[in-house]
Order: sequence, then structure tokens, then C-alpha cells
Amino acid sequence: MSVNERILREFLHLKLLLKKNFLVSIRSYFSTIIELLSPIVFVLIFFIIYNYGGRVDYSSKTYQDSLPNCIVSVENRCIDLIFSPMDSPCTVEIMKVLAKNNNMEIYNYPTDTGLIPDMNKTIGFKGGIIGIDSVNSTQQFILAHPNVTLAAVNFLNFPINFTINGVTPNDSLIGVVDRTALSFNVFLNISSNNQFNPPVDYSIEVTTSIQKAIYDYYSVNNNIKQLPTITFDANPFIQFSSINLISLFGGLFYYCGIMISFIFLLYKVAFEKENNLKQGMVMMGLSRSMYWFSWVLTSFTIDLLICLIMIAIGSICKLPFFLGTNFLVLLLNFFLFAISSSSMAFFMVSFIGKTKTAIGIGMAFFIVGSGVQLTFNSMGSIIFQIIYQTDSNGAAFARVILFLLPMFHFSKVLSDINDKIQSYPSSHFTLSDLSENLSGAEYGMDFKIPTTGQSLGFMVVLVVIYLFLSALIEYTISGGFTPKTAKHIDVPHFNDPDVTNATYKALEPSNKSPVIIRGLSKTYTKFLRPSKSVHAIKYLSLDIQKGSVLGLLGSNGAGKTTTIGILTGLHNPTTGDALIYGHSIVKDIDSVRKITSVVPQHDILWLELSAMEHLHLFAELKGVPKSERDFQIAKVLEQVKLTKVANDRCSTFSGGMKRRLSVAMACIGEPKIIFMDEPSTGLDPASKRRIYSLIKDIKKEKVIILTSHDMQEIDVLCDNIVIMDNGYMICNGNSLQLKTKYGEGFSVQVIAKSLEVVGEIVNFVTSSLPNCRFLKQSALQLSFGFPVNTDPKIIVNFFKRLENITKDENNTLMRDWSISHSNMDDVFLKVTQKPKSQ
Ligand SMILES: Nc1ncnc2c1ncn2[C@@H]1O[C@H](COP(=O)(O)OP(=O)(O)OP(=O)(O)O)[C@@H](O)[C@H]1O
Repeated sequence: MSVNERILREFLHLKLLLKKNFLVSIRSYFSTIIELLSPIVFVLIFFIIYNYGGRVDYSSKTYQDSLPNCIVSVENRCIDLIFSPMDSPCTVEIMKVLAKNNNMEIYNYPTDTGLIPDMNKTIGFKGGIIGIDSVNSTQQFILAHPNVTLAAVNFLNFPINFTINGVTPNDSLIGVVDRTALSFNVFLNISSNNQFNPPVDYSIEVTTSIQKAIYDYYSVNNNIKQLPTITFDANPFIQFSSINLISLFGGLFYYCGIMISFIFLLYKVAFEKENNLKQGMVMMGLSRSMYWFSWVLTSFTIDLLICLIMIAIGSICKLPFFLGTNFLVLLLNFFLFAISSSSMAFFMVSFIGKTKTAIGIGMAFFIVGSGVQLTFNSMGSIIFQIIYQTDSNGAAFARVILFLLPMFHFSKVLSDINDKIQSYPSSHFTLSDLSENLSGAEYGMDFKIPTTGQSLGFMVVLVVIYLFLSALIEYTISGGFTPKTAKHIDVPHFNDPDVTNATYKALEPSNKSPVIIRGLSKTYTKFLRPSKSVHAIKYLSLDIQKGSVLGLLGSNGAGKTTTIGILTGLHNPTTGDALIYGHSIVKDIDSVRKITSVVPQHDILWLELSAMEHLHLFAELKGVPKSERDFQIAKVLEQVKLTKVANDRCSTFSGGMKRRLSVAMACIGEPKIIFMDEPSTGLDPASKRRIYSLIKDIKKEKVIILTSHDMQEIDVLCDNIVIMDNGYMICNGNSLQLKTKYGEGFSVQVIAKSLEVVGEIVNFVTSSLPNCRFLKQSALQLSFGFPVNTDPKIIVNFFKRLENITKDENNTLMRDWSISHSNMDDVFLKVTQKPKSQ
């Protein structure tokens, strides 16, 4: 197959699988709606809690954020605020805003450091702000002129990134500039009755108005990307009614809204695995990589929808988190969290085979993750500081484990955003904030804590890691690392000459049969416990002719399904090869798949799709030209008698109808070889008969390889029969040859009157007929076999005795008896040496 053909084939498979996923999602609309609505539900729950559940109404406690006016009563002058140092450009910029906010004048009041300022310069002042050069001078001024000044503020330090018109002032007057916090002292005059009668505590108004000036300066100055932490030694104030601590816990609800789809994804992929749908699809020729890729695309699309819904509903509810954060940042955080979780689900499902386990693990992640989310939300950035900045082996280990969890990075981003937007009502988290270390800034200059952008990047890394690991596991399981060469081993010794002949005939280089299996072996290796490795097939060699049905018989675990799995490319053989119309299954499985079809042991059906949709899907997969599709589909539907229900969903089908549909799907595309793994299992006699006649109809010009536990089916349908036991072919021949060779000649069935007399009957029959063998017991029915060359007189005499016993109504031994030729049941029991009682 050329590269172009291969690419086209992969695209076709992707298209078909996406179509399947789309149809299944639309049809199972209940679960799809739950998945898509979950973000709405969780955001609405949070909205209700946020607005009505325990919200403290701060608006009634809002304090004024303007400076109170001083009252002129002493020295014929009063000053609203003294600030220092006045020569610092940083201080002056903020004070200008404060003056503007309060409609006040701002004056310089130069002093010589250490000297008491000249009071004459302030005569006639009635309110206003004046600057003084140092804290020292401020204190001296207040001491010298009590009750002239309402309050004084001394700036102690500014953050390092404080800039004025984009320039860092390198403010030596402030002293310490290598810190991230902005701090100031406030002195309040509440001591005198002369001016403030009665004394009033204006600490909140004064500190609030200063703080407002700082924030206003920051919010108008675009060059400053983050607000400083402000510390001051006055009473803390409550100013903004929109700050609500509950909003910090929104992360828990956003997490839950996204994790519902994580549980659904685990369930859906595990369901296809548990029901062997994936395996069946691969046997039918679908590409494994496209199977996974289709799931990745489907789940990422659902994730995107969920994230958009979440952002839309959060914005409609006017939650500060959504209003205060840039849309792209929101989308990136939600979407990267969702797809990294989905990628983790793909990785986890590599180890999960059952839907119940998948749901259990999904729920555990949901519950434990919610707890973790709650902790991260409530502890804010402190927890991230501890995790990232603690220097110990334990912390390093925790960092590695937490790194692998998408929810951890998601919480970190939420925490960063909350840190920013909770600081001030008009604060926004913008794209430029992604490079800031917001959490680190709060705790000093140690920037080991990743930036918000890095946390988002970690989620991208997780997507790559988890998808890569999932692909690696899939590649290993599919035998990708097994060398693609047909390894040969010596022919073992077989007890049965027919088996030896069949083996050597198949090994003959001149053999041109359509199917030739040569020295096929398969060992399922247990890497951790090599001694427990299973040798499922051991040197299977045979050829199959066109227009014939080969029956593969064997007890459970004999190796039949593994044989079909290898011939359809599901597993790589450990040794040997098979040629299907000249194409090697080891070297050219793609060409083999073009001409083969499978009825897998488990139906590859989606309950949400109709019979017609299944057939269209597989017709396209098998490359049936569009013009022929309708005709072929109508034909197979008629053959399996499903025409009337063609447009009904498979969920309404009985087990027999599903099996018939599987057979119809295998017949689409006119394959040259059809593998049927127990095609009639679970069917009623009428349905079985339909399948039998279909097989008889289609076998002309084809090769059919059929496994079954139904001996009658094998007897009726198969031209050649192979019996496998413990991985070996132990018999090979047609039904008559096998019965003659291994059958007991005749078999006698006796129905006992009670279980107590079974032993007596067995003694009676085996002692009456020489070389008679007790074959099996099924409830009260006992089967015996005896050779064809038994003396007819002995047989006649034996039948007469049986007749006499059953005619006697008082007999306690048997109810009835019958005689027949040996059947395949007897052959099978004899060659596989099963115990003679069940
Ligand atoms: N994926 C696997 N990994 C390990 N062992 C396996 C695997 N598949 C099959 N086996 C083992 O290989 C042996 C042959 O199994 P296989 O399914 O081919 O038997 P079978 O004849 O088809 O049985 P049944 O009639 O029950 O379907 C069994 O011992 C089985 O346990």
C-alpha cells in the first residue's frame, strides 16, 4: 500500500469513527445533555450560594473614601493631611491623585531636615495637603502645632516595579526599594476636644482615601501591571461592597462542571473496551491510531463546548471571576484543564477494562479532587508557596505527583486570577498578567513559584505526556515492538498421522491454497511473571480450500479465538506466518484486511445506531463504491431477514437479531474470507437455521473459518474440521472421517428414572456390551458408545433386555432409551479426553 493510499485510508477511518461518535452522542442525548449542562448546573449552584448563601452585605458598612475636612479652630489654620517625604516623586504622584480625589490643594512645605518647620508659611491655610521632607520633620511639626493637622502619612517603601510614566524613579528618598509591598504609617489626631469635639476616629476614612489614591494611580497607569500589597499601621478598613470571600470558592464548582465530562469519557471508552467493540473494529480493519484519534478529537470538542458554556453562564451570572478575567485566559485555563484531564482519562483507561471500575475511579477523582480544590481555594496562594518553596525530598516528591495532576495547575491559575481580581474591584486579569508571578509577589522576591502562564503551559505538557503514554501502551499491546518477521521453529511431533500430513501439506512451498497457515504459535507473555505466560497456539499448520468452511473446534481456552485474532491482525504471532491469497499476515496485514471480514465473538454494535447505519458504516469502511452500497446492503439485510427492522435502533433488537446483523456486516463488501467466531451463540433454533442457510449460500467462492461449541452446527456446515486442544491441532478431517476414526460407532442414550440408579444403569449397560464406554451424563440422560464391529447377536439381545425393562411399569431403573450413530459430540469428547460425567 502506497503512502498516499495509507493516508487516504487513515482519513476515511477517522471520518467514519467521528461519524460514529457523533451519531452515538446525538442518540444518547440524555447523557450528552447531562455532560453539556453540568457546567451550567454547577455555575448556577455557585451563583445562588454566592448571591444568597451567607453573603455579608458590606454595602451598609461602606466607609467614605474621602478625607474628612479639618475645622479651623486653632492658630487660625488647619491642614487635612501632612505627607512625607515630599521630595519623592512616588509620594508626590500619589498625593496628587489624593488631592484631586478630595478636591484639595497640595502644597510643598520645605524644611531643613531635623529643624522645626517655619509655621509662618502655613498661616491662613484652611484645609489642604502639605508635604514635608521626612518622618522626623512630620513628628516635629505635629508636636509644635497640635490640633492643626487632621492626619499625617509617611510612606516607608514602594514596590520595585513602581514606575512613573514608565520610569522607575530609583527613589533613594524612600530608602528601601527592593521590596514588593507598598507601606505607609498613618498618624491620626483624635486627641483634642478643641478641634474634634467629641473626638472622632477617622482612621478608616483617612487610610481608605490614601489607599484609594494608590489604587487609582495604579489603575490609570498602564505601565504598572499589578497592584502592590499595601501595609499600614492603622486599622484595616472595609471599603468595597463587591468583595465577597465566597467568590474564592468558585473554583470548586468550575472544577465539578468540567470533571463530569471526565467521568463520562472514562465510562464511554471503557464501555467500548469491555464490550470488545474496539477489538472488533480493529479485526474488521479499522486503524487503531485513528480509533484513538477519533476519541481524542471527539472528547476535545466536547471539552471546548463545555468550557464555552461555562464562560457564557458565568458571564451571564455576572460572577466577578468571569467579568474580571480576560476571555482568552478563561478559555485557556478551562480548556487546557479539560483536555489535560481527558488525556489523563485516555491514559487511565489503558489499565481499566470494566465500566464499573471506570466509573468508580472517575467518581473518586471527582470527590477527592473537589476536596483538594476546596483546600487550594481556601488556602489561596499560601499552599502553592509551601509546595513550591519548601526545600525537602518530601516536597520534591509532592511536586512531582502534583505536577501530574491537571487539577493542581488549574487551581494555581484560579488562585492567581483571584489574587489579582480580588485586590481591587476594577482590577482585571489580562493576558499580560500571565507572565507575572502574582503569588510569589505577595511573599517577597522568591520567584520559584511558576507564573500563571507557566501553569497553563504545564497543562499542555500533561496533554502531550498522557497522550504519548497512551499511544505507547497501545502500540505495545498491539505488538508494535514485536519484530515483524516470520520466525520459524522446528516442526514438533504429532501423534495423529492426519495432523502430521496436514501440517506438512501446509508447509509445502508449492502449496497455492487461498489460506495457508504455517507453524503459527502464540505466547501471551506475562512480563512480571514469565512463568505464567500462556502458550495459546502451538505450531498450527493447515491449508483451506476455496468454497469450503473450516470448523475450528476446541474446549474453552483451546486457542480458537486467538487463531482468528492472529489471522485478522489483532495479535502478532509469536512464530510462523499465514498466507491469505498470497498476502502474509505478518508483513502485509493491510492487504489481508481488504479481503477479509469477521463476525467477532462479541457483536460490534452500538445500541444507539440502526442496522442500516451499521451497514453503511462498514460498507464505506470496506470500500464498497457508493453506487453499489444500497444494493449490497439491501441484499444482506434480506439474507439475514432484517429488512423490516433495518431502520430500527439496535437497542430494540433481540440477541438473535444482533447476531444476524453482525453476520450481515461481515458479508458486506464481498470479502473473500470470512472469520466467524461462534456466530450462532445464543440463537434460537429458527435463527440458527437462518444463519446456517446464509453460510451455505455465501460460501461459494469464499473461504469461511468458523469456530463453535455446537457440534451439530460444525457437522452440518463444515467441509473440514480441526479440533484444537491446549493450543495444539489434535484432529484434522471431514466429519465422516472423524466419526469413523474417533467415533464409538453407535451410541445408546438411556433416560434414568432417578439419580440414585445411575450407577446401576452404567454397570448394566457396560457389562452387557463388550468394549462399551460410558460417555456422558446430562441430568438423567446417560450416553454410551460401543464399536460398530460388536457381535449383532449381543446387540439384539441387549436391545431386547432394554425393551423388557422399559415396558415394565414397575421398573425403577429407566424411563426410555434410544440408539443412534456416533456424532461429533462423541468424537469431540473422545479426542479431548473430557471426564465422562459432568
Ligand atoms: N490477551 C490475552 N492475554 C493472555 N492470555 C490470553 C489472552 N487471550 C487469550 N489468552 C489465553 O490464551 C488461551 C487461548 O484462549 P482463546 O480465547 O484463544 O481460547 P478459545 O478456544 O477461543 O476459548 P473460548 O472457546 O472460551 O472462546 C487461554 O488460556 C486464554 O486464557
